[in-house]
Amino acid sequence: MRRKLAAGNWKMNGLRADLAEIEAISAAMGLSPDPAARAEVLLCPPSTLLMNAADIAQGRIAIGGQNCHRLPFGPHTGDISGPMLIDAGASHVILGHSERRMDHRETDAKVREKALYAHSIGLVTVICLGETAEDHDLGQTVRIVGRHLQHSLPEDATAANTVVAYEPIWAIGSGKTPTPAQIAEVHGFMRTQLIERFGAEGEGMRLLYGGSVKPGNAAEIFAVPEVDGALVGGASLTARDFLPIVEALERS
Ligand SMILES: O=C(CO)COP(=O)(O)O
Repeated sequence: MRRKLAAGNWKMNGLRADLAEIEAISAAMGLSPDPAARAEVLLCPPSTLLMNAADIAQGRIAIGGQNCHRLPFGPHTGDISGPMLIDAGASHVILGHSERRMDHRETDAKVREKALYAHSIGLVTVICLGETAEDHDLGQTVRIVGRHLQHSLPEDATAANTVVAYEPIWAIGSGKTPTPAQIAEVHGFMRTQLIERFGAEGEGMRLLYGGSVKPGNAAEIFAVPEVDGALVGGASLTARDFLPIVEALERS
C-alpha cells in the first residue's frame, strides 16, 4: 500500500512571519492518535527557513529543500548541498522542478546526477517532470513525460527514496488543470513505465500530481487512479488552503 503524500512547495516565498503557517499545519497533523494512518505531509520552504521549519515541525510533518547540488561542498556560490539540507533538518528534496529547468537550465542528466547523490546520503527525492503548453497542444505529453522519466530518474530509484511529481508546466500557477482523464492517462503511463524498469519498487513509488491544486479541485484530482497525492505550490502557503487539501487526500 502506498502512503498518500501531500507536499507543499513554497518556491521563493516565505519570511519568518510565515513560520506560523508551518506551526498551524504541523499542529493539525500532530493531533491524530495514529499518525501512520494519516497522509504524510511534506513542506519545502525556502532555504532561509529550513532550520526554523524543522524545529517547529518536530517530526509531525517532514521538511524538504527545493534543490540541491550534485556535490557535498565546494566553490559553488549561491548553491546548497544535500548535507546542508540534512544538517538543517530536511529529509526530502525537490529536484528537477520546471522552474529550475527553465531558470537554471537543469537538464534530465543533471537532475539524475543530483538524485543519485541525494539518495547516497539518505535524502528522499521528489523528482518533477511535465510538458509545456506547446507539447500538450501538439499531443506530445506522453512522449515528453516518458523521456523525462527515463532520463531524470536514476537507476538506484526505489519506492522508499523516490517520489515522482507530474506537473504540466501550463498548469502551474495558471488555475488550469488537465481533466481527470488526462491525469489518469499520464499517471497510468508512468506507473507502467516504472514497473517495467523497477519492478516492485516501481509499483511502490508515489506519483504526485502538481499544478493549480486547490481546496476546490483536490477531491476530484485525488479520485484519479494512480494519483498518490499532490505537489502544491500557491495553496501550500497557508494552513487555511493547505489543510483542506490534506483532508481531501485522506478522504480519497
Ligand atoms: O509548481 C507547483 C508545485 O511544485 C505547482 O504550483 P501551483 O500549485 O501554484 O500551481
